Amino acid sequence: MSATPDFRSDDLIYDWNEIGRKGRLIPRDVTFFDETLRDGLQNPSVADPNIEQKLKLIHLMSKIGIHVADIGLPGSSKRAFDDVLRMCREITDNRLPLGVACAGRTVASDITPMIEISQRAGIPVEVYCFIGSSPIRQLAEDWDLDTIVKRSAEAIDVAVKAGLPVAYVTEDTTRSRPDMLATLFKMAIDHGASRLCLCDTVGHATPDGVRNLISFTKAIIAGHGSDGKVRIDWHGHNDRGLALENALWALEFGADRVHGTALGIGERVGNAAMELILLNLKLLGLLEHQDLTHMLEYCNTAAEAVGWQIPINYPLVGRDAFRTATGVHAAAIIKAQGKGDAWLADRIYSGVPAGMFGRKQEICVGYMSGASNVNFWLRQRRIEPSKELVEAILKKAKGSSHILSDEEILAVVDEVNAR
Ligand SMILES: CC(=O)SCCNC(=O)CCNC(=O)[C@H](O)C(C)(C)COP(=O)(O)OP(=O)(O)OC[C@H]1O[C@@H](n2cnc3c(N)ncnc32)[C@H](O)[C@@H]1OP(=O)(O)O
Repeated sequence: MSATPDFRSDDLIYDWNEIGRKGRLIPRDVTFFDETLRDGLQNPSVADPNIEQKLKLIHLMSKIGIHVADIGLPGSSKRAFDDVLRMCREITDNRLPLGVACAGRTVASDITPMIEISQRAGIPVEVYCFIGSSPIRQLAEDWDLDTIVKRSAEAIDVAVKAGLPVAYVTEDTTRSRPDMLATLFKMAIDHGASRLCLCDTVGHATPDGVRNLISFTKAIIAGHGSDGKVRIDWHGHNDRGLALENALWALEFGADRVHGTALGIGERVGNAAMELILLNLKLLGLLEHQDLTHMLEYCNTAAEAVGWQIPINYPLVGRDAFRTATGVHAAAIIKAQGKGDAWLADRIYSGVPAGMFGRKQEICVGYMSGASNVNFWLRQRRIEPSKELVEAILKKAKGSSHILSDEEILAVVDEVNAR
């Protein structure tokens, strides 16, 4: 028998991720902004959730420690108005630790409903007022810069006069010209916006683009004497498959608030997935106050609310995120569990420890399995793993083209017992 190597716990996982990392630049007061109930619902394949489902999501967001939820465009319809008002009341009635934001065009008719809701529910709704800022949007809409500036300034004034915090949202920021953005940002700051929301509306940005845009915006804010007073939001889309990466880099590069949605649902192919933003920050040791054991329920609730299935191979919340049938993997996990070392068992074949997120490692039996899987499966059900039984189940598994169901294994157990 060989001796067990004497590893200190620090030596067990050598972390190449930390070498040359830019540093822990993410500020402590970063906030997470949940767009599930606004941008998430703009996806054409989602069913509009009923109000009970929306309320459940609101509660889950606050349990997780998400800071603010964008809960819709109350100016877009009576139903939208009623739902937003109901959600705001839920938050105030239950004193949920969740801020509220709403989106609207830079027109008074989109902003006054937010003011009314804010007054009726007794909650300061953050006004996210948006306008297309890129040349391509200007061309489509026949808007010149003066028009955009005038509309934006008037809209910000309406919200600021009502005492509401304003985030000025330059749609399509990542394809907008710097001279134009500089004019718009300065105007927004002058009119009292407390946030500039940088939008990768069409999923155009790469991490380099994120860095360039954020450093440009920070310079404008500082040059305008508003350092520390005006904050930066990052809102990204996943058209290039980079939404998650861009969101994480946005935080490293100095965004104060990052937007995401449950399962990344949203316009077209969606937004950055909130659960994956939080998962990654947690694993980088950068989250202190969020409780990610609610993530599975949050994602399941969102999926059910919009009528989607979570892909089985989805990180963290997919059915197979912590499930293996593979003999070599299962044997190692089982050995670690046999040593009574839950920490080890949860990391030996998982880059994401299941226990940290309220999940468990699962071992099943299939054509890629070995005796370890079968032994484990039987012991878990307090069935004596005799040599004959293990061999019979393994034979069945090897001849099968799928993972054996509990019923199939139990049928073999009955058959062997009857011999
Ligand atoms: C940031 C984003 O994701 S943008 C997407 C926002 N979400 C949504 O659009 C979903 C909800 N939207 C709706 O219910 C409807 O589009 C409404 C109620 C907002 C508007 O409906 P309608 O008045 O029928 O306009 P429609 O949807 O056809 O077109 C949008 C109009 O908004 C205008 N618009 C867009 N942004 C702005 C702006 N910032 N300021 C002024 N007008 C704007 C467009 O120019 C267009 O005007 P037009 O009809 O005069 O050409």
